[in-house]
Amino acid sequence: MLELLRRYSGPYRKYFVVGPACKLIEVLFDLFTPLVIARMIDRGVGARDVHAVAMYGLLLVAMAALGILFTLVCQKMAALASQGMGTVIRGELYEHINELSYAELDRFGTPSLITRITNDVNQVQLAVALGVRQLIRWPFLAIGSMVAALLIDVKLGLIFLVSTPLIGIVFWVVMARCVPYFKQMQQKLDRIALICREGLSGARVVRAFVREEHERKRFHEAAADQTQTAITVGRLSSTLNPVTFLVMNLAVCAILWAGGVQVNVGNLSQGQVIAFVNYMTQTLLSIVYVANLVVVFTKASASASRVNEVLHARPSITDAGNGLVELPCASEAAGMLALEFEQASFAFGEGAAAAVDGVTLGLPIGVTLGIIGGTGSGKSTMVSLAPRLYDTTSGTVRVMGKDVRAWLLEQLRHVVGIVPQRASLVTGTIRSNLQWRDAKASDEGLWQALEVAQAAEFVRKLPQGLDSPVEAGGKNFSGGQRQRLTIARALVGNPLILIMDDSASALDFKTDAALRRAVKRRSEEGRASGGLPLTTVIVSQRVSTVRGADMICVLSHGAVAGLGTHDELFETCELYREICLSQFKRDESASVKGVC
Ligand SMILES: Nc1ncnc2c1ncn2[C@@H]1O[C@H](COP(=O)(O)OP(=O)(O)OP(=O)(O)O)[C@@H](O)[C@H]1O
Repeated sequence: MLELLRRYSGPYRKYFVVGPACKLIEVLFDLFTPLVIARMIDRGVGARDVHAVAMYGLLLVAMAALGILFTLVCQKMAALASQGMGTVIRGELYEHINELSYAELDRFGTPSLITRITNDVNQVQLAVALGVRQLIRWPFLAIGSMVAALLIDVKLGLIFLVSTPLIGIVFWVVMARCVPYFKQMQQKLDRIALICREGLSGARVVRAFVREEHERKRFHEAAADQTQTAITVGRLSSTLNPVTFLVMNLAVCAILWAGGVQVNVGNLSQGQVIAFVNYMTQTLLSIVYVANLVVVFTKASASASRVNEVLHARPSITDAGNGLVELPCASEAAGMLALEFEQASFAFGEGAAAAVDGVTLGLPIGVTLGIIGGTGSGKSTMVSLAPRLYDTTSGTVRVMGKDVRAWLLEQLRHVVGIVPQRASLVTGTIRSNLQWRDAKASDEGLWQALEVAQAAEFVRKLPQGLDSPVEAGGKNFSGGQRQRLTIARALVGNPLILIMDDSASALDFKTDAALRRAVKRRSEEGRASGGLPLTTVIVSQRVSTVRGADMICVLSHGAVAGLGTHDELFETCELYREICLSQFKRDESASVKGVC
């Protein structure tokens, strides 16, 4: 918490000074109030002096009015400081998360990041607001009331000296037991967020598989778990108020009894005893509020450490010290490799099995590579090494002959256009989604990309064309339309390598074939215009999608099980033949080789 304050309170320091200063003035009024009431009783009520009663009454009203005024100023300072700091922290967190590599994002998980950026920052905001408003008030009021009471009568003050530590001990015992639960509550909130996210984003699948009851049960279990922890904390902390008030009321009784004796012998006036009771109540109530502040700050501290954990995470993939890579011109391109894997391996975390295992292959510029393999064979992981979404754990990946670690990330990701397996669009328009890779792309460039991606026809039919709205996640488009828009997006800005990670799975065979033809045409046009031809990597589980590729890589458990053309692999690679036979009828299989 202190670290967040140190880093982000800079522009709001004046509010942290003016706010508590106003509160301090209000506390002074609170401290003088029992004294004024005592005077009113002794000099007004006791002496039957109506004028004195009215005077002291007016003084009390004036003090209350001024107190409210200073409180309002303090409230405003607290709101400005807490909202301002919260906004800055949220902005920093969001920016920082965007800089993190896939490895760190995997480690935290999206639901946890969302909870940290929303709920955890809210807890910090609340603590800042209460800090400005209350942090000075209650301790100052407690000590001030204690001093004022002791000034009235030291002997009665002994009651203070017994009751105050007693309340302190009760709080210490209860809080020590509550604190561990606060962290647990945040973690359980993360789990609820995860279930909500999965259940809501996959609502259609849940319904299609009639999994509503299962999802409901999962949610209720997680919610019940969180509720149980909240109830445990609630039960523990609910003992605080009754115990505190019991101690406080016993102390008041003791003061009234001992004070009554003192009044009878003429050592104290009635007004002084009333003032003493007021100070006693103020002190003990202040301790209750201080304890509540401790609860808020403990929660905020747990949240702040979760926020700091993200802010401290350093992206494992950086391009510090790298310069612009000079791209080859067309005359140098002959025989040059656009993409090269040399004994490239990658594992998700230490001790995990290799998702990519010693892959070695070279892809000349302008060539099309198909990657095929069973589910979980490492296809997506392998291609994500090219734009450096992950770094190899051993071995090297080169793009245009240069180790990907030596590229500027922006340039590398401009050269390598990747269409992820999951077609994801964001709220905006078709145009704003297509311009991700090149914010200045002209309409002509966008339409060209849409033509290649087989999306131009349906976009043209939309009344607003490129300006048609895209709803969250692109949910106003079909799966196939979304896929085609994401392919078009990857083509905008003219990448030299296009990677399509199973991104045509929702397309019918005819559109899929037309897409591959259009991509090939684009590559040839690139060559004909004197530039570099497009190099393409097509990841698919369908033989029909990859069989026309110049080279096919068959992956099994992250390793290359076969590399060659369709015909070569059909002859030599057992796994490839099995995949082919499983996708074509047995009597067709004889012709599979011929057809391709
Ligand atoms: N973020 C991740 N964290 C941990 N393990 C992962 C992660 N992503 C993938 N894996 C694991 O790595 C292996 C390869 O996964 P990958 O997604 O690359 O396979 P794939 O061949 O693309 O599968 P599919 O055809 O189903 O998309 C799998 O065993 C998978 O469980």
